[in-house]
Amino acid sequence: MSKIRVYELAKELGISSKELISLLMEEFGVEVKNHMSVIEDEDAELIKELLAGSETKSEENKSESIVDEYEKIAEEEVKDLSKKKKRKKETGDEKAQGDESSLSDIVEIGETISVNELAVKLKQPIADVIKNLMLSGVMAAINQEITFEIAEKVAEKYDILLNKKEEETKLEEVEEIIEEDANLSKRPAIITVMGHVDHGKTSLLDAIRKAKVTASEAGGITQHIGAYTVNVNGERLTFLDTPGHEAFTAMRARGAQITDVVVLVVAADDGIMPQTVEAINHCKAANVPLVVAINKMDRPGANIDRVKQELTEYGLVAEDWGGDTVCVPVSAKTHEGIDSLLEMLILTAEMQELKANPNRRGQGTVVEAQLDKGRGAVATLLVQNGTLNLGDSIIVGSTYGRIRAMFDDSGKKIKKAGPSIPVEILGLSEVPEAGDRFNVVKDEKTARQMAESRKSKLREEHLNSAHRVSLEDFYNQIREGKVKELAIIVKADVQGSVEAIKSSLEKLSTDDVKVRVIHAAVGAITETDVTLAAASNAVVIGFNVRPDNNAVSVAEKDKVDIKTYSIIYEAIEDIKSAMIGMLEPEYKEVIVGKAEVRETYKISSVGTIAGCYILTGKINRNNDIRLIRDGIVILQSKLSSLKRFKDDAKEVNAGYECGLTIEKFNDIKTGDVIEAYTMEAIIRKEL
Ligand SMILES: Nc1nc2c(ncn2[C@@H]2O[C@H](COP(=O)(O)OP(=O)(O)OP(=O)(O)O)[C@@H](O)[C@H]2O)c(=O)[nH]1
Repeated sequence: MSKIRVYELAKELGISSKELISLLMEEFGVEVKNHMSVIEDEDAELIKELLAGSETKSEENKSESIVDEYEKIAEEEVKDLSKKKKRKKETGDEKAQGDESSLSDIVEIGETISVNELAVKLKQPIADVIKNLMLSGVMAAINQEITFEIAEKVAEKYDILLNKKEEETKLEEVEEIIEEDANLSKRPAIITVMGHVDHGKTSLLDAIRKAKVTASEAGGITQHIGAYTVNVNGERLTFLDTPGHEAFTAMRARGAQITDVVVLVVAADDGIMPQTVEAINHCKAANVPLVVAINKMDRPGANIDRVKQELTEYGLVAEDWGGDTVCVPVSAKTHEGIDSLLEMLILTAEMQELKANPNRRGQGTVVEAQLDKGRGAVATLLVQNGTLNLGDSIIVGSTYGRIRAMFDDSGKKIKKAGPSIPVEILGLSEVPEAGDRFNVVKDEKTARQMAESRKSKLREEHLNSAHRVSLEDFYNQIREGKVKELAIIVKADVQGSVEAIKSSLEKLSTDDVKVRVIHAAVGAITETDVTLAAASNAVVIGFNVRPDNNAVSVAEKDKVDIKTYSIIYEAIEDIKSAMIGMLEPEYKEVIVGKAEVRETYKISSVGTIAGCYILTGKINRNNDIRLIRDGIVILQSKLSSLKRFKDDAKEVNAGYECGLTIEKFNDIKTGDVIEAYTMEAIIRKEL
């Protein structure tokens, strides 16, 4: 998990480090000592959301419309001009006075400064500074932080030179990291069981539970939740009860990687089968270590060596054959080898030094959730960090609630749960989705506000759709430094083609870009392939095979690029072209929104500002636009600014007012329609 320092985040948010520290401590119970303390990315994201949420709220409450705002600027400007004229008359030569002071005035500030502080430092009236900011296109409130570069421009107007102060020393960093470690303590490993159908995943999970849980629990397990914890010689292991790599990868595609170790079940009498290979590749793509359980050892046809031999074909060499893959022969039926398997899992987990901080507010992931007639939304949560307490207010994905009741894996009521412990909770307002993250926050009100703002963000994101890698834009992504590797999933009609395509594609790797086939198999392109592609940012290539219906709909939803070919050469050529940026995409135009110009304002330093109302869809600051007057396209261009009230907006939705200006164009008239559009690449190759 990546980290950020308090002062860095504070700067990003435009608040002081002190304010941020109190927010962190009060809202999230995150212990931070000073501005140099490091915080987890996830906490940073939550704080950002919290602040964004309150901003949206306050924006909604503002009564002044965008038009009022622009009117004010225009008025100010007129006043300013007449004042200047008056002053000029009075002083005769203003300019000379300015020159006198210019050389002596050098002021030192940091990377950012609030408008208020800047005014003090520049010894200028605050209103004047704000006005100057506005005239240079920056709408900032008194307490808002502005960057050094913006401050520099304003200072120039007063003939004052700004100097950037050096940032804090680095000495404290090392100490802080050691401090952080002190808060961490060992946590149980979280384990997922995978394997081919009928190789015994469910039986193995049952055998482990019976061997280790039932003994201590009178009456056995009454309550079944999506995960359970077992005790092995004083150490604990948590098993996720949804076997199979599909669920594992579906969670990963949603950004939730909760598994520390995978148990790969292979039936000793059947060997490696297609889904075993899928499971191996899904583990590799997720970079999770695996332990092989060679199951059904009680069966007459059991053959350990054959399984080990077959594993080597997938880069897994058993320890006793000189490799580092742990293989344990077991029988879920007779319980033979179950103890050794658990010991091996403990050892594998130890190698990873899994740690968490139990003394902070709980956070983790939803394992499963459903609506229960009598009890409402019921969710199985896996605590990954901190401690979850009865009565805690939590935000879960875009839903929220207060924990009314909490149960452990055997259905017993509990009051708290620490890291790696699965619990079932009641009290959520809606049913969350498996893979959703949860976080404990200060109170229910905060949780509700955050959930609301997440919901509207989700809606927006859904419209925008996350951008995944596609062959068409792969070259751009390489150029922008976003990717260094092209991950590919290959599906073909016969094994010969699978091998041929895989090796030809991998040979295309260069020093700059690696082509990596993360999964290759015979058969149609399935939903599982698409989910793996989504989770691993890969493209899917089909040769003489097609995606099934589920795969098509999931690919559309998750924006996964599927290409199908009937000539191997064409597939290779396409990838080659993608790598050197030669693949010309075919585009289609998509209208994203329409706005009507209701008022226009001319401001000499800005140009014509159009006060608009969004009729349909939405308008994004970066969209291409065209101006339509009486049904005739007058102009194709881009926006040079888009504002909601006084703030720059990235996007404005239907039903809202906005102010905008068009690049190098001022002849905007009331009644004009502005149409925003994007060019979307369309799937280029079909069979
Ligand atoms: N003899 C023997 N049979 C086993 C063993 N483990 C599982 N089986 C049997 O194998 C069959 C499949 O076992 P499951 O546990 O349902 O397999 P699974 O991998 O969970 O199957 P799916 O959930 O359908 O993917 C069942 O009939 C089990 O009784 C074992 O160790 N020995």
